[in-house]
Amino acid sequence: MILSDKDIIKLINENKLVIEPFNREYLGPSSYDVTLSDEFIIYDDEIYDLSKELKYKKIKIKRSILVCPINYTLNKEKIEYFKEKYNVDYVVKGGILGSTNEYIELPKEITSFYQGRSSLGRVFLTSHQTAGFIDAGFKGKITLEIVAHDKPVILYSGMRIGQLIFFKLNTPAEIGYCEKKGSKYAYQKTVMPSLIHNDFKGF
Ligand SMILES: Nc1ccn([C@H]2C[C@H](O)[C@@H](COP(=O)(O)OP(=O)(O)OP(=O)(O)O)O2)c(=O)n1
Ligand SMILES: [Mg+2]
Repeated sequence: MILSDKDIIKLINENKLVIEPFNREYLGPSSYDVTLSDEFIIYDDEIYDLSKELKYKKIKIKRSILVCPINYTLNKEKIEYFKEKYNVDYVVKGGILGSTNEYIELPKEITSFYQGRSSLGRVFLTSHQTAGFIDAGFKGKITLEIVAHDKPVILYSGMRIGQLIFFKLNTPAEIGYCEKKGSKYAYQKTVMPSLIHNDFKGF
């Protein structure tokens, strides 16, 4: 069962569901819009060797970042040209990780799906790839997997980037995500890289 705006407000008022910061204007009929933070991760590796800890750099923007499609050739001149012409703090290409500003806490009877917004789909910008599902009992911010599929897109920190849809489980989970041993992203307070290498311990 998908939660309506009334259900979401009731759970928040009962301190069962946490969305911080919460802005009433971002509440839809059956969803809540979440905003883009100013921190991003760009991987430094040549390939993704999932059995090893991935190298990455974390960047923080003042206001905006230009995300170019994976097939763009970005050199120093092009980056300076884009920075100058579009007044952006940073220019990247390919996949980058971002985060919501919002910190959420789901009770064990609620799961959520993160979905991009239609207005961003219409400029071919995706903000999650395969991962949209938020486990019951998850507490933390949501890491986003951002790709521009057509033209470069300027993203602004603080903009509404996606939405959370909440579902009520038939029965509450026995063990919530943050209680489950080995949960990698419990209580994440910023953008987090893939920690899949932890799955390979003892492989
Ligand atoms: N775009 C997304 C999707 C999910 N999550 C968070 C909320 C989920 O409850 C948690 C775990 O998601 P998955 O179970 O899909 O990820 P893994 O299975 O890789 O991690 P784990 O081994 O911790 O379960 O990650 C996130 O930050 N950003
Ligand atoms: Mg998992």
